Amino acid sequence: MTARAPIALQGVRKAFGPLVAVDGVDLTVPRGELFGLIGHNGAGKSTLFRIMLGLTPADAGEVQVAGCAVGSPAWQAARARIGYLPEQLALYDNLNAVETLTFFAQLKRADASQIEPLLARVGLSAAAGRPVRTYSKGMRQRLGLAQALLGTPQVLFLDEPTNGLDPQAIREFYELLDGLRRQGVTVIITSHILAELQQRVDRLAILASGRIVAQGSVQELREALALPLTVSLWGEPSVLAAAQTAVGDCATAQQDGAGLHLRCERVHKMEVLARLAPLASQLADLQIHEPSLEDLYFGVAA
Ligand SMILES: Nc1ncnc2c1ncn2[C@@H]1O[C@H](COP(=O)(O)OP(=O)(O)OP(=O)(O)O)[C@@H](O)[C@H]1O
Repeated sequence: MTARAPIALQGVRKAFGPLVAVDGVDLTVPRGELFGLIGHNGAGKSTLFRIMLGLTPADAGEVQVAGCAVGSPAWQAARARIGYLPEQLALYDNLNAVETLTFFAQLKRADASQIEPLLARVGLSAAAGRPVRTYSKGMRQRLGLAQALLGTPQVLFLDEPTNGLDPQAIREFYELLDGLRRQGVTVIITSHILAELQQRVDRLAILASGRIVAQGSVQELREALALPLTVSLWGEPSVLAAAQTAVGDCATAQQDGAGLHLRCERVHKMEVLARLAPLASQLADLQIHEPSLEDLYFGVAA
């Protein structure tokens, strides 16, 4: 276990009666990483979050967050270095953004002078005086993020933070996270929107029935799981026929109205491309479809 990593878990277990919700989890997340945690409903994600936040005690294992063992005498002070955006943050509709953050700053014993810069950072300065009930879903989430950033945390836990946000708001949300990562903040995020995480996380873990069944970058998981990929070609029927003959038994071919789709094992990828190379100038287009995070997820967690 890397003692200095902002998040370091070893052998973490939690049962509720006969149900083992978290079953021997080892996890290390280095400083400045955006780490995704995905898994089916009931996989244990929220329980693991609650354990890392010190809200639910683990039955066994070691849990270190922000340089401190969770639940140790120093833990209370370490909590100030941690930010948390729960899936459903309760906001008081009649308070405006400044009043909301003032309230949370008091709870967190954070400096109130942070409030205005934080509102500017999440793009809410202009709306800061309006009651929260007039806010859109995206504005509420940005206020939630500002709340999580009070106290300048080193580690940020975000539980489905982009749920219900439109594409523009999602993009802005991740731009904000990028800025935080560049400052060394470690972010751990859960989401059921796998396409969104695929493009953004540095690494991720797939949790199934309380166990981590795969862990790494999307590319590492692709290589480890060795799922087939697809090379799609478009061109004249005679050229597509020649392509199918050229790849031979390196790939299985499927033709639709628009093109030819060659499914091949990862180890055959370069061989397939080499065999297609002589036809390159005659093809209208070629695309390589790597397994998506969703494919990887179903490859290990289904
Ligand atoms: N306080 C509790 N008492 C009893 N069982 C619980 C408790 N909290 C969680 N569980 C059970 O532990 C398992 C893991 O739940 P958890 O909420 O951690 O899953 P999750 O991955 O966050 O699911 P979701 O994606 O639906 O939010 C589930 O079977 C759940 O019913």
